[in-house]
Amino acid sequence: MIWPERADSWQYGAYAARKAFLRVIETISESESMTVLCSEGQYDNARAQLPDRVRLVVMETDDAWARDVGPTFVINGRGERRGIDWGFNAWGGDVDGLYPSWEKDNRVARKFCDLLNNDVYDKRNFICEGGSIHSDGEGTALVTEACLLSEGRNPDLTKTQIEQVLCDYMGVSKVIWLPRGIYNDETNEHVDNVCAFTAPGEVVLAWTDDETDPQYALSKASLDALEAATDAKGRRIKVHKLPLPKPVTITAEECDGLDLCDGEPTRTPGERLAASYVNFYIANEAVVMPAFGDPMDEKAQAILQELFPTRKVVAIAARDILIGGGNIHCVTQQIPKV
Ligand SMILES: NCCCCCC(N)=O
Repeated sequence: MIWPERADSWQYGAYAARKAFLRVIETISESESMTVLCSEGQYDNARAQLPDRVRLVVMETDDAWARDVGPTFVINGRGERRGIDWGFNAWGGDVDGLYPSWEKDNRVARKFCDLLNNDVYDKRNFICEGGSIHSDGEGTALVTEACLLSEGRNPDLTKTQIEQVLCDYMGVSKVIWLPRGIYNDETNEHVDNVCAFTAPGEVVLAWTDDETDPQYALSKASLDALEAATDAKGRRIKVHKLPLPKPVTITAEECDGLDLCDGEPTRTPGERLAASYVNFYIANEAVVMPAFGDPMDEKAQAILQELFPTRKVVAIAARDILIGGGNIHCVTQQIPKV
């Protein structure tokens, strides 16, 4: 994970965000070894707050989205771990990117692989974030058209060519394309916020029964795509609906705590944030899910606990991560053990 610091992502000096990050780190590091990256200026502060069991390394980044700027780890045919070093352009670059410069972020994957003494698969000529791809570990990838076909990613490639890159680098033979993600998700609707594998052939899909909610049409389109799909093993996809919280909107006070980005406010009061329980991290002995102080929190946790019977599902108050524009899956990155 990456220690949050960016003043136009994390309100009021990132203090509340750090508390949420710390709860995520404490939970995950109970069953996994963890590395946290931070700036030189935050080293003493982060070291003092992090559990001793967590490794802390100074590495300059533009923000704290380890899922998107870190390497996507794969195990190749020889059982060797490799990190895919995708191109990163702040979720859309000069078309609709979310910050004006991303050079530090674009070096994180390679630098982190150096730290692990891991070779990389260099694919920096293809823009892709880890939050925009999911894999079932058995040859099937899951993505959204809204993100991977967006103008700011790889406009010179066709859908077929994009799919081929995913097959070549992720080692998959089937890509399931969902049309859309979560309403107003500023990443161009990353798949990790709307749908995730809970097992090969099974997914959770963010869902609302409220047909007046703009999310309904988006989730229904993805449900239809999933019900028409088969995975790499020829299985039909079992879909578990994971209810969404009531719409989460940012307050004027929270907006006041954010710096401008390139002279512009990053949030406006009343803006709907892309809250979803699907944005969870699967650890060795836990599933770490976001909670929003919503009556639906408990039902979502119960659904995930039933789907992950061998892990403890831990809900962590995540509004302060959501204000940054993502959630727990977005700020984590698994490193398979070899
Ligand atoms: N403000 C930047 C938001 C980035 C969210 C990242 C993600 N994987 O959802």
